[in-house]
Amino acid sequence: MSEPLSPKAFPVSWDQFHRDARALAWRLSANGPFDAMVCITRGGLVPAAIVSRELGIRLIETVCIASYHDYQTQGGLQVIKTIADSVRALGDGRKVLVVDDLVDTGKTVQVVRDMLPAAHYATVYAKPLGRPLVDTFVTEVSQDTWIYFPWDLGYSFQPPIAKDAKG
Ligand SMILES: O=P(O)(O)OC[C@H]1O[C@H](OP(=O)(O)OP(=O)(O)O)[C@H](O)[C@@H]1O
Ligand SMILES: Nc1nc2[nH]cnc2c(=O)[nH]1
Ligand SMILES: [Mg+2]
Repeated sequence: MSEPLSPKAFPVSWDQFHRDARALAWRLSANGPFDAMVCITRGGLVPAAIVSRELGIRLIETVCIASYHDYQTQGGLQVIKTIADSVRALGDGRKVLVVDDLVDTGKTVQVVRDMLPAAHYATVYAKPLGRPLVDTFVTEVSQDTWIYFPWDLGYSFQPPIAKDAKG
């Protein structure tokens, strides 16, 4: 792994992620009901499970997009799988909820918005550049922060904050 490009780290535990995703569901409960959910994989899979359980959404579709190929570096955005016609046929997306873990530059959400312009877009976390592209989110972090999700983390030794202290 190369050196982090974002100076600030925002690590998220499973417990915190569950609470934040549930808070997202509470906010979304005022915007529904939704006929279907579209989950932006892979990061959107975990909040999609939590939000769909809370809101009783059973029709769940994926749109598979990869854009961060190297650690913290956005490359060419690849749409690996688009949205099924059966979900597109639900109209222009007015009663469709699109979920992702976070919005950073907004490029990923913009690609999905071009497919379903009238859907409701929700992420758990948002950075300032991408924030205008989502309708609902829970927590904003600064643009120079990297969010570490629980599925990317493991337990490891933490050196003490003071340089001359021994752990
Ligand atoms: O707003 P943007 O700058 O476009 O970045 C946000 C996207 O980046 C991450 O996905 P990533 O491409 O890393 O793929 P993954 O979900 O499979 O981890 C994250 O899950 C969002 O989908
Ligand atoms: N895990 C993670 N993926 C991202 N993709 C774009 N921004 C981020 C971020 O802050 N954290
Ligand atoms: Mg993603």
